[in-house]
Amino acid sequence: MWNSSAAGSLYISKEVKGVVEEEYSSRVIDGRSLAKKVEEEVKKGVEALKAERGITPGLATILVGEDPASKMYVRLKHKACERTGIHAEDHNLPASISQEELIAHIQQLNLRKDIHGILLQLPLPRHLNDKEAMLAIDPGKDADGFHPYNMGNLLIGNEGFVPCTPKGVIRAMEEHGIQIQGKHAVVVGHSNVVGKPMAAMLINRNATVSVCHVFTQDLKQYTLDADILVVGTGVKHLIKAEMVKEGVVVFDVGITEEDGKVYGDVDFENVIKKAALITPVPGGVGPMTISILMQHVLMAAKGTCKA
Ligand SMILES: Nc1nc(=O)c2c([nH]1)NC[C@@H]1CN(c3ccc(C(=O)N[C@@H](CCC(=O)O)C(=O)O)cc3)C=[N+]21
Repeated sequence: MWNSSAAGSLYISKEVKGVVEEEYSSRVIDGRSLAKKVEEEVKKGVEALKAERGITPGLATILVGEDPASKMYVRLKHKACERTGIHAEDHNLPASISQEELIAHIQQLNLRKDIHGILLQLPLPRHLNDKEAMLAIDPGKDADGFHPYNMGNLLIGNEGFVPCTPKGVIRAMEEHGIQIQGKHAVVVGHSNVVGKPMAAMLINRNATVSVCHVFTQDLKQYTLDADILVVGTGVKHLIKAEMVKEGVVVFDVGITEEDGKVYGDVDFENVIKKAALITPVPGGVGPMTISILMQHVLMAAKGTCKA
């Protein structure tokens, strides 16, 4: 069982570069292999559900418009469905669609018996109201966990359908035996999809939680004290080595695309020298997010997560 209080001793002096790099590699949380493990579990569950009850879990993704990044993310989700045996439908709606048409489309999917999960890819084109659209999704089919009903449940400690990214972070912590209770967890970013639900999940597990964001006066003051640091801001390399303490556990949720390369919110190469464990970008939290989504579609199909 790994425990962050003992982690300082893991620091290795920078004598022989090759050796150091090899030592550092054990600090990397491999999101791809964790995601594979989750997907294996889902695949087994899907097979059992098919065999025992004749139900094939179904996910409908709704993509409004043609944004290339959104298309890529939707494609990743469809590929994961293929790997796990989940039926996936791609509902690509024109960018010109009206709010009423979008809601009517969602309501059609709510009625379908063969569709258990509905995912409305964000962001939506500017003329559409995402909060109102999300409210139209049947909370029992809310694989993303963004519906206010599910968000409210999360806040009161009933974690059913919860946002996939922070859930993936929690799963990674569990897999690595990271103690949460009593630790100082610092969340940087207060978005509805990452920061706020992440903070709620950490509070539910009895961490002492600080939530920092763009208006925080002295970010470093908080990050330096973090035992667990979760960063989701979309600011490339916001977190530098001098902003963290020895033995910190770091989850980098940021994605910045620049010149065809993907960067996280953490200066990985330098922060790893002080971290006990750290997620890379890519290959960290991203794949975990998608595997949790698959888990949610299975839960929805089983009806184990009644909303
Ligand atoms: N309703 C909704 N639900 C979402 O879950 C949702 C969304 N909207 N809008 C956009 C964000 C973004 N997102 C990602 C998921 C996986 C990776 C992922 O697996 N990335 C790979 C690499 C991909 C690459 O190479 O760029 C990785 O990090 O290793 C990335 C991004 C889900 N999102």
